[in-house]
Amino acid sequence: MANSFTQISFGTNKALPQTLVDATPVSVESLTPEKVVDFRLQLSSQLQTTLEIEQLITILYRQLKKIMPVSGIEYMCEKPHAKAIAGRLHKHRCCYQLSMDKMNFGEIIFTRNKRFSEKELATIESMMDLVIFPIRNALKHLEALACAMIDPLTGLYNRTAMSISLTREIERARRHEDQSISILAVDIDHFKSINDRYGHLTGDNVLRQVAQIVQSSIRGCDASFRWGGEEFLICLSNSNASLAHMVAERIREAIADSTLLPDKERQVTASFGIANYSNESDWPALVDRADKALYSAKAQGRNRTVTSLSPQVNSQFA
Ligand SMILES: Nc1nc2c(ncn2[C@@H]2O[C@H](COP(=O)(O)OP(=O)(O)OP(=O)(O)O)[C@@H](O)[C@H]2O)c(=O)[nH]1
Repeated sequence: MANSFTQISFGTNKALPQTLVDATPVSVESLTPEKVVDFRLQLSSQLQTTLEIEQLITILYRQLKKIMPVSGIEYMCEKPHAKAIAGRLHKHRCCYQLSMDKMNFGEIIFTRNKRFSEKELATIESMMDLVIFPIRNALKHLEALACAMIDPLTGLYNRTAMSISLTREIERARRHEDQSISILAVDIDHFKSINDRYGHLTGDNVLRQVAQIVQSSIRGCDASFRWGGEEFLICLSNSNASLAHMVAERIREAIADSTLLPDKERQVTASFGIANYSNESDWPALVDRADKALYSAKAQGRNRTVTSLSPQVNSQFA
């Protein structure tokens, strides 16, 4: 197993906010070998108490401050995305790239307002082997949590994520009158016949492509979910009836204009049902209205958008 802790910069002149001067800890120069062993044991057992990156960095910061002055620790990882800061960032930095078995586990930065001595650097570096395993485990935990929320076929959020997200959105809409939401229920038309004619793999491919169109047609603050087989839900934040209708039509046209099947002459279309928030007490009531509007769009001939104006579906577009 090849651990590597590449120190990638030290004592840079990069200006970082200068604020805090930490309480004076024991000098690392005066640490006896016994105290170092004791410190490592303590750090190691503390780091085993959590799988949360933020808590790990806070523990590391608190423990390290016991043996040397450090004003802050910053940790970041690109994939899976993770970021944590403990304390305050300062001008002088000592950075390590954490990797093991050719896998990258992010970058950790120790900062303070004066340079680290050689002895301090050696001490920090010697701690990295205690830090890398808990960080690796925390990243795996983070990935597992993310997987539990993602539909593996389309990469969209799944129903679990949907329930969490819509509960929050409904709560926000209820509290802030100016932050209404819209739900778009989207269902691919005659999807069974696509499966029957081209096979399930092609059907899966159509689902993926439609999901991509949906995802690329909404803003960063909106969210899309795979609701069931060939049905998707979109939640538009800070939305109203005309915005929701415009977004639905844009996606509907993008799907109809795309070549999604091997038979390039054959069009894939989808139907849309919209429900705008109207004092519903919970998200299933709102989704139910969107679903009824979708049912109406199907009944009216498909490849169209129908908006439910609370409480009944009584308005039709397209
Ligand atoms: N390929 C594939 N097919 C799926 C998946 N999930 C559900 N389906 C299929 O989606 C089809 C849905 O068919 P129906 O509910 O009859 O709906 P439809 O044919 O789209 O008809 P309308 O909705 O009325 O336009 C079924 O044949 C399911 O087997 C999936 O993950 N992959």
